[in-house]
Amino acid sequence: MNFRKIGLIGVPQDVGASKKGVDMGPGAIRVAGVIAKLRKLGHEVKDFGTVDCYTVDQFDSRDPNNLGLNYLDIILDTCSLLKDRVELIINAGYMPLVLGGDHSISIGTLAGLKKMNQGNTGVIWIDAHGDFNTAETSPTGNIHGMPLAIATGRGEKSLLALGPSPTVSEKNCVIIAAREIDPNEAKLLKESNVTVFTMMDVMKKGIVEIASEAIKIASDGVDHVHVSFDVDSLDPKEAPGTGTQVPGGLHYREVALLLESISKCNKVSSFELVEVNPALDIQNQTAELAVELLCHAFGKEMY
Ligand SMILES: NC(=[NH2+])NCCC[C@H](N)C(=O)O
Ligand SMILES: [Mn+2]
Ligand SMILES: [Mn+2]
Repeated sequence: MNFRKIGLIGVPQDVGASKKGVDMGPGAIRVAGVIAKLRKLGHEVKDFGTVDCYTVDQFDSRDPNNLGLNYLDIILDTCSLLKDRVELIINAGYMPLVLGGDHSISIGTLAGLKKMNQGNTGVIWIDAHGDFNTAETSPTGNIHGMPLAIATGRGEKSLLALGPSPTVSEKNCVIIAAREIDPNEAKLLKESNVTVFTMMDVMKKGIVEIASEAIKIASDGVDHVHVSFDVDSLDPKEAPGTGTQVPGGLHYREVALLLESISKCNKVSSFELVEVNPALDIQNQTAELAVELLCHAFGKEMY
């Protein structure tokens, strides 16, 4: 991989998950040495700081005007700040590396990319979940279960308006490692042009084949590919520090291979790492693993 100018930004948002702890994610990832390790690989890394966020116990989640969309107003605020910061990072000539925080921050990241990429963007979404809910289909009302739906132009109008919408090219969206999709979310996904590779697909085809198909789908006919890596895609035995664990996930070596393959795709021009929750972790093991995997995404090889 070519050496990159990486613009790092922390987004300690927890309201999208309606659960405290994930706000400490960016700190834990920094403690795990993300900047030093990426620099050691030869990249220039500039720290663009931290986006101001509110936290769950400052507010009541249930706004009677916005049922089914917990903490909507707060998420709109933060995502709008993040969008501006992502634009600034790109304008300064850096590749955005966004550290969450819960996955709702992706709404802001993708809105920030849209201005530069004109929606000419494919997405590789590595996640146990589809994150394709709307207020109508979500069983929880938690907005971290909705960002990919928003990116493709589905759901709450005010979130779509951060865009403009859609922020990505739907047929270039691929989910990898899915294994817990809500019933009505599944209907929406099946009607869409998004490709879903479940854990069953990973077992049947193997990760080498999945990686190559996913990269082909995400990059075909677009100029940019965004990678959104939710650590709950990993098996909870290896990555216990996350709020919505689902058994039967990816192993370290599978994600390392996947991200190494992705690192060779020169259309990849933004990256997001989300849902590390240090309050649920064991001695920062999930953040450490996430940073190790991030290094594979940025050119680290095993030999
Ligand atoms: N980014 C995440 N961890 N999302 C989990 C979503 C869980 C569930 N599908 C929901 O919508 O509430
Ligand atoms: Mn997610
Ligand atoms: Mn998830």
